[in-house]
Amino acid sequence: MDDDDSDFTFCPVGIPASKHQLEVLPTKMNDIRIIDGISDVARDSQSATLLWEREPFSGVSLEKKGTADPLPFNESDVQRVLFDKQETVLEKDKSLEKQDSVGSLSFNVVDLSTRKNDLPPPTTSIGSKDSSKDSEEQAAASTRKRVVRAKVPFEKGYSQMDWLRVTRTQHDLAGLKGKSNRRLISMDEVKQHKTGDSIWTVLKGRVYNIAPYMKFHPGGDDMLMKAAGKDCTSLFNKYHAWVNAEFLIEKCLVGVLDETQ
Ligand code: HEM
Repeated sequence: MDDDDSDFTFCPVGIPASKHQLEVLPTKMNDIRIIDGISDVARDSQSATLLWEREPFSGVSLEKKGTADPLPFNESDVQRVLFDKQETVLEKDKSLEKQDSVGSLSFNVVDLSTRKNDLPPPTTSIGSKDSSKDSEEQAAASTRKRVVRAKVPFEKGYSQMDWLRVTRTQHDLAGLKGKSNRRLISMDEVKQHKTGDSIWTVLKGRVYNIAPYMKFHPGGDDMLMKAAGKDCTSLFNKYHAWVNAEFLIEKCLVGVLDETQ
């Protein structure tokens, strides 16, 4: 059974572990950092999500699965692995990047050996000898359109911690005025609450008054206003399905959507 390669259940997985690799892995692990490939990661520290990093950077060793051949780049120069970043890596990066795949996982390996700064702003020199080419690239980088909208810097007093304090200290954020927050509410009624201190939205079958949360929303009040008087579940999931809204705005609960109407 162990020799049957066609049986995926018993396929060996993980890094091929030659003795040499096992010895170097702990030190090489210190030199890898992984960032997400969704936004303009290479240049935009605000929208970049650093998934994993170890300092200091000095090199990384990777081998292709199932072979003993190292990837075709200088081991000591590789500092960062970007997953699925083809469309957002800058031209400069592209000249430095190598692509490869391990099983179904494809990745780019970017040689950042000439850079001193991590996630530098677009104007930062990245060490090319050709300075005119550099400035062209910098101009291109500064006009590059952002793919994903970043979090809006919050005003003083409007962080998520401030919001949690508000939810603990202020009563009747939902504006219930004595009504139960378990009552059934029709979509027609939701549509009538779009302004002032009564802005209702439906999220996952529940009706919330999001007016008090407006200025605290990290995506901006303009984005949250798109939810006014509507079912915002799909918009919500589009931007941040991972956010625990049930917890964050539980004190804003007005009722339950009556889906029979
Ligand atoms: C209705 C309840 C909502 C709550 C409680 C909520 C909460 C949040 C939170 C906590 C973040 C920060 C996420 C993070 O740090 O990872 C965020 C960001 C954001 N939200 Fe919302 N949000 C809501 C609705 C919406 C809606 C309806 C939209 C779009 C129309 C939206 C668009 C965004 C955007 C664009 C960001 C910034 C990008 C990001 O962090 O991914 N949000 N929101």
